[in-house]
Amino acid sequence: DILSTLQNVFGHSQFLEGQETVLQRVLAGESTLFVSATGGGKSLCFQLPSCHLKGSILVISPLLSLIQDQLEHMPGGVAAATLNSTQSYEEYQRVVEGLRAGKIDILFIAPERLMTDSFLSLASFLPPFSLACVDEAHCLSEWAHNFRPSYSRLNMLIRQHLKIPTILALTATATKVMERDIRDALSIPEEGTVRVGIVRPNLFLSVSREQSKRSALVQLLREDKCFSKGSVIVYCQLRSECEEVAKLLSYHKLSADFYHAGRPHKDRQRVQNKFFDGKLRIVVATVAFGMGIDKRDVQGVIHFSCPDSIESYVQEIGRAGRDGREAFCHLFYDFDDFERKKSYAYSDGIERMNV
Ligand SMILES: Nc1ncnc2c1ncn2[C@@H]1O[C@H](COP(=O)(O)OP(=O)(O)OP(=O)(O)O)[C@@H](O)[C@H]1O
Repeated sequence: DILSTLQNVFGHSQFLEGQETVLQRVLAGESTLFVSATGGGKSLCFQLPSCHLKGSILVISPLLSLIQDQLEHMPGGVAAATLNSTQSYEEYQRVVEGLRAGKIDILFIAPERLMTDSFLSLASFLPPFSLACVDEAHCLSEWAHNFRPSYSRLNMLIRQHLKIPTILALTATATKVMERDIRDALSIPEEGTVRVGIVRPNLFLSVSREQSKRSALVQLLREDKCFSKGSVIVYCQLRSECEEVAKLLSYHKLSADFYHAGRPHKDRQRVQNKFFDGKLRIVVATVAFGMGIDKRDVQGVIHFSCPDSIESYVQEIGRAGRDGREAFCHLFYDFDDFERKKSYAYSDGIERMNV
């Protein structure tokens, strides 16, 4: 049964909230949406079925870095692989052979790759997949109409072309509207949603309204007992703001650097590595620093600017306290910033920022 698989293969004594319900549904062939906090143990919900289902599991994941992270953290006993455009021909062939021989339990793939003719024709020569899992499923709702239209075809391809009967969608971030979008996009029935607390109980949240956010931030990072030690991410809206704030913090002798998508890759990598190794205490970043970054001992997340939406806020504070220890999240409330975001939110008809 699944409890003994959990204990013997994965080495955990009991299920985390929601996992057992999700697993029972998935193993019974019922499509499911699982909404749970970052670090809530969602990956287990596609890993464990690989020990019970006949046929490989297909996991669709939006970022190569996330896929890499998943592969690195795969428990022993579960054979996982990926197909992507950076692979050598030999590597690709090895994975294809593994799939043909039924030796790969989980195949990770980016949605764009799944939609290529080459993958779809390859799939018709492979043994059938038993389950499709759409990881970070909020992207379906957020990106479907923007720059990744490929998401809207996913359902049809999974069900009709690949003939996979069961879909598991995973996300840490979903409002009711987003939940419905995801369910509609993947034909998951309403009763197929399993939702557990999306903000982990070890996170302590605070908000303040300041005369000067800059000096308040410096003070928080230098003197406050929650933020003056340990790794901290400071989220800013603009790239220029990240640079300016990092400079300010360095001026005040704080160990800080900035990260945003406009910085050269090697500099971003350097900042990320130093932060991971504990050689850099504070990263001042745009939301580009987030998905796929799994540093377990981040002790604080500070929103210097207003997040884009409630979902983004929940996602971003989820970077803190992944090791289960107490962690702190502070938001600097700025009336104008909030009003602006609110008007965007309502103008595109999406349920956001009800503040
Ligand atoms: N039943 C369990 N008991 C104890 N630990 C567990 C259990 N299930 C999963 N974990 C652990 O919890 C940690 C977080 O799990 P996981 O990475 O799957 O979270 P997640 O929900 O996928 O997070 P994210 O939203 O960031 O992708 C991992 O170290 C995993 O080994």
